[in-house]
Amino acid sequence: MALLNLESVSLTYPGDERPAIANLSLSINQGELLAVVGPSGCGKSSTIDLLAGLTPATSGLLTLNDNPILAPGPDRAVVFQDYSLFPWMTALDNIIFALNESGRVTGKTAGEQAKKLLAMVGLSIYSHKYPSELSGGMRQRVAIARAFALDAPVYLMDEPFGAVDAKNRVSLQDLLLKLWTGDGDKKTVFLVTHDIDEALYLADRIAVFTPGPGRVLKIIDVPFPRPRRRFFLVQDPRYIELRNEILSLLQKEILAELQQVEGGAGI
Ligand SMILES: Nc1ncnc2c1ncn2[C@@H]1O[C@H](COP(=O)(O)OP(=O)(O)OP(=O)(O)O)[C@@H](O)[C@H]1O
Repeated sequence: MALLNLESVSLTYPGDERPAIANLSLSINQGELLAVVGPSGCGKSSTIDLLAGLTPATSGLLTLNDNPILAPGPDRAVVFQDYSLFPWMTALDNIIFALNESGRVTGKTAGEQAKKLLAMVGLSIYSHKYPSELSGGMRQRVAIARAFALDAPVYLMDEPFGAVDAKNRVSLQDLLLKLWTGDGDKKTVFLVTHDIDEALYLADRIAVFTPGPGRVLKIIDVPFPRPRRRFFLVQDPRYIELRNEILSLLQKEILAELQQVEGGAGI
């Protein structure tokens, strides 16, 4: 069942002639992990802002559970690339703060749950450290633990692992899968990424966006059963085929865009 829905959504920023997003239609099912890939500037982050209710659409309709999205709400948690932790709070206090914000737990229980979440992300012994005393990968772990402390039904993630190195990225991807599945109902995740392998490893479906103005060029069903094993996945002929398909879609679109903008010069 579609939980999030975008229907013919367009967005033109004030003062711009060209829309950032034009006629974007897309549905995201309850419990689905949908990845979005597309050329730089195609409107992926803008789509997150729209879904988060941070930016109003110029036209079209966005709904969550059939209710129009008009403002931010506790039913949607947003995770950005740049950690967004409170620098004046320790790792543990950042998570306790989120738990208190969620209104689900307070006091001693919040402290215990925060410790559990920090343990889940492998940072128990760093609980007393401030963000500036943690590595980039660690900060992003805390940011993800904090986001999942909110226990929102929907997670909007904008390049959440973009700023971490390859090794940390791999373990953060597995962490995301663990938190996504959770104990009860699966979360619904809208994940923007530049990394095709990340999309193929994590997603149920991949939406490939056109260059700006953004809209869906193609939706790709990712057929691999879970749990997925990277080692075997990358050797699967279907994986190689899908990877090539996405790459060639992106390349074709970027070349077409360049030809339009540059009049084809140099291509
Ligand atoms: N706050 C803003 N005000 C005005 N224009 C904006 C704003 N945010 C984005 N844009 C414009 O909207 C278009 C889409 O930008 P957006 O950041 O959504 O793309 P993106 O696909 O996320 O790019 P990237 O992959 O490089 O992060 C760009 O032309 C950008 O200049």
